[in-house]
Amino acid sequence: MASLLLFITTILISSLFIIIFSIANQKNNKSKAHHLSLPPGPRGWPIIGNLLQLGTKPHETLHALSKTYGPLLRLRFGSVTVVVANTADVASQFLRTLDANFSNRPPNSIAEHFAYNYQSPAFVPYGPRWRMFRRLCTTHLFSTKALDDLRHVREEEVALLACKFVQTKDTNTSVGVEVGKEVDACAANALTRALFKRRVFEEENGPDGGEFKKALEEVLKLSAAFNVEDFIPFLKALNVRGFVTRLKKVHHWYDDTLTKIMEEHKTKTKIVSGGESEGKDFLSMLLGLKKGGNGDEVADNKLTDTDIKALLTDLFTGGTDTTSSTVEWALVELIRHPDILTAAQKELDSIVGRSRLVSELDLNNIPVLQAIIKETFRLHPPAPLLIPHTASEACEVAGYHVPQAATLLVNVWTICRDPNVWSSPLEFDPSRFLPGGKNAEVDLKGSHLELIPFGAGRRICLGMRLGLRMTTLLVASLVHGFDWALPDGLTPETLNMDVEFGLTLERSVPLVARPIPRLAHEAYEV
Ligand code: HEM
Repeated sequence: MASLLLFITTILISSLFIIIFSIANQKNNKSKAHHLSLPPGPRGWPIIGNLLQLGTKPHETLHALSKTYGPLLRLRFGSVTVVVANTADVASQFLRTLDANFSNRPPNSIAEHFAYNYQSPAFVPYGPRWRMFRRLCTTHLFSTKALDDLRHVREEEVALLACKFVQTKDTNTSVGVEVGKEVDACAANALTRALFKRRVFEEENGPDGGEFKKALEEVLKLSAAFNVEDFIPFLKALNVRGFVTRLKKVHHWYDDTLTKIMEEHKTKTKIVSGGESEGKDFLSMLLGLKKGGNGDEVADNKLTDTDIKALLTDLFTGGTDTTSSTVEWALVELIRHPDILTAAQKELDSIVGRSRLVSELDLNNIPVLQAIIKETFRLHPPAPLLIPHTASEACEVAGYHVPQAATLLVNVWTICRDPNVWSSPLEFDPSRFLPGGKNAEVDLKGSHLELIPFGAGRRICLGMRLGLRMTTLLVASLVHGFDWALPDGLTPETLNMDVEFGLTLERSVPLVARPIPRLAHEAYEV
């Protein structure tokens, strides 16, 4: 008994010491941080700060500034201090060492007027509701089992795409297909079938397709740059550009559409106790949870209709363009590097043969294709500055003071081009990731800060596992199923490589290419 008492007392006293020590340490860090200078950066204009200097391609402007100001750069957007992490080391301090302090998002109009006033997973404050969204998705949508259960959906959609490409061969020989647009519809249909069993891009001019596409394009346009209204409050109040009005309009469209889909689901799907339902899709599961009784202490009875719509909106906007733009860039790079395309085709032929399309089950042992995917994410990260984070408290990073409420941008674009990490950084060279290559150990999952297209730390992309599976399946299928020719007059050397900065980094000029089937005829039958 006496030894038990001694044991408990020792534990209590040591815990007390640890708490006192960590509070003292935090205070010490904070007061130390106040005596440090801010990171270096260019002078800004009164009121607007550096906003006008950003131009239409902020990632390139910041890349250029990183060469003058180094690994940690400071800017001012209106009244907001912005710090930019330009190396893997500095990114690691923000997203690993100080991850908890940077797990919130800064105030912004998209979150307020489009994402249900900060209620969607991408913008909800770090805390119990954020954790609830993450847990719901990681368990019911992105777990290995959930992903395996819906493998057939992704494969069917990719097969439909391949079949469509085979048919266009006869009708449009000299021009070709707009690859990104077609892949976007495919990714969106696979996703919305998993979410609520509907193909939203039914047909090009079908009832849903047109509207969904228009709404998505509007969201992408509105997220296209740093919006001055977010940094200069009186501009927001004046609504001069009509920006907030447009955001509200597209929000209402999504809200109405999702309300209709939910109402249809409520009547069509018989919800049975325990959150399981006859129509086994993600929305049915959420509606089941809303009724309670699933044993999930946070979600049961607390999941509102608004939560469900906010979640679906984020999954839809976050999960389509990111995938399609990566697939389009991969294909562009392969057209520009025919030897690498041939190596990937050879690898896939040896595993899949020529009488069927690729299946996700083939994708485990394909080092060349996996290296192509990594190299595409390195050179063309869809979110070159991630989604902005904010400092909950002032802190010290790399010897500089980062004030409370500073916005953090992680400059993935620059980190992925750092010559200290990557040899010939501007070259498309997947072999760096192959066994024996200089970066063979690097993966995409947030543990190697030099390659973080999905982010890292607590706010790492929620849909990463699906994004990786779908991107790999699509690139593998397009490479294995087709040879690719450019329209008359274009050569790989003259392909336009300009980018447009937006919610994702898109090609300024979409890739149009002619798919030439290379498998047995029956492989494309659906
Ligand atoms: C190629 C595919 C994808 C890429 C490159 C990508 C990239 C990213 C990035 C960079 C972030 C921000 C990380 C940060 O703030 O530090 C993010 C967040 C997020 N992504 Fe993705 N994403 C992809 C696919 C998807 C898919 C398929 C979904 C869902 C269907 C999705 C849903 C989300 C959500 C909900 C967040 C917010 C997470 C949070 O704030 O906690 N993404 N993604």
